[in-house]
Amino acid sequence: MLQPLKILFRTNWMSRSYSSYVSRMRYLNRIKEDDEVCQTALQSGDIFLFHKLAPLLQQTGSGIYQFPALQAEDVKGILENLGEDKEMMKDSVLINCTKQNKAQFCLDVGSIEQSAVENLCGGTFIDLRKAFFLLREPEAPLASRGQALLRWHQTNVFCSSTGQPTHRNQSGSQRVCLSSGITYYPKMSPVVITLVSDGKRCLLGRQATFPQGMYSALAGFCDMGETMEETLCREIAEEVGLEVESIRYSGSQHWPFPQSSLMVACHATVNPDNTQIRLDTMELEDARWFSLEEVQEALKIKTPPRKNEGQPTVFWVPPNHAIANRLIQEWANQLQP
Ligand SMILES: NC(=O)c1ccc[n+]([C@@H]2O[C@H](COP(=O)([O-])OP(=O)(O)OC[C@H]3O[C@@H](n4cnc5c(N)ncnc54)[C@H](O)[C@@H]3O)[C@@H](O)[C@H]2O)c1
Ligand SMILES: [Mg+2]
Repeated sequence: MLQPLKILFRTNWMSRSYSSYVSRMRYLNRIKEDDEVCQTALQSGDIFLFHKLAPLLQQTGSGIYQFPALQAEDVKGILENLGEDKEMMKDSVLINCTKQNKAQFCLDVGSIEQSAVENLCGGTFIDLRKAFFLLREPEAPLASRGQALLRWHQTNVFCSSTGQPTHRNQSGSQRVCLSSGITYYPKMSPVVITLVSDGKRCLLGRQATFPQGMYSALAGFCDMGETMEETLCREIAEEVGLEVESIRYSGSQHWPFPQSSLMVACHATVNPDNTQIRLDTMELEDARWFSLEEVQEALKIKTPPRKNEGQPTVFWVPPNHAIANRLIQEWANQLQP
């Protein structure tokens, strides 16, 4: 009797008149939590391929890079064609669900010869640090989320308490250690990124590792037990020796580099009578106040400027894929007359 009830439950909640977004989120959650629902969804899902964490990209005739969704049947065909076990499909990890309620999975085929897969798929596996900036929304964040989940599974194979192997559920939304009973969930590290303004200028900094001439909003990881506000105030005090007076939330972003961070972006102001930067040279190579005009010029630069010998270094800001660019753009927009 249990089975019909379970089937009734599944079809019943999907047929109720929820908004399409609500029904999609509820379906996605069912796939995440119910191995059988996930296995069924995997049969007809979209599969995004990776090779050792590099996403497969295809280039259109006009040179546009795409992150192709392959059909599960086609991926099974590719595996068979290459003499691989179709069971590898079960290593797929759930990423999301399309507006048409189609489940989306990522699968790392790193154990197979890369060029053999590329030839069959008509694409190229490209390191995410490059692929992220070749793709457009919503493919770039989808590729980031896929890579972050695959990386998490590859780096959480053993229980940190017992050293025993952990076991994943079908969707890959968790791993569990059967001897300690600990359940592990994919994690992002919270980071606060802040655009500081004194009302007329904005403060940007650069680390030695940044590309030449690039300045960005100040960022810092949350320490254990801190609120976002405490992290923001601490990081600004640490990095440039200033005290924040007001904070305004702007938005957030998953940032896959170097590990998965959740970027929480805020605007902050400091007292215009106390804007003397006292740089922490351990953290930053430089930090400066920039005028609206300088920022407007920098926002026009869409690709990293070439360094010409004898020419002054050109000031530029992160590309619009990075939430730092959004903060800088918001500041400039609110200031321009
Ligand atoms: N998307 C964007 O627009 C954007 C812009 C700037 C920085 N970022 C990202 O923000 C992150 C933080 O920037 P930052 O380097 O200035 O941080 P930060 O100012 O906190 O300094 C880095 C230090 O934080 C510590 N740390 C490293 N990883 C940590 C973790 N997971 N949890 C806690 N502490 C950790 C280390 O001691 C490291 O030296 C970086 O990953 C950077 O890539 C993103
Ligand atoms: Mg920092």
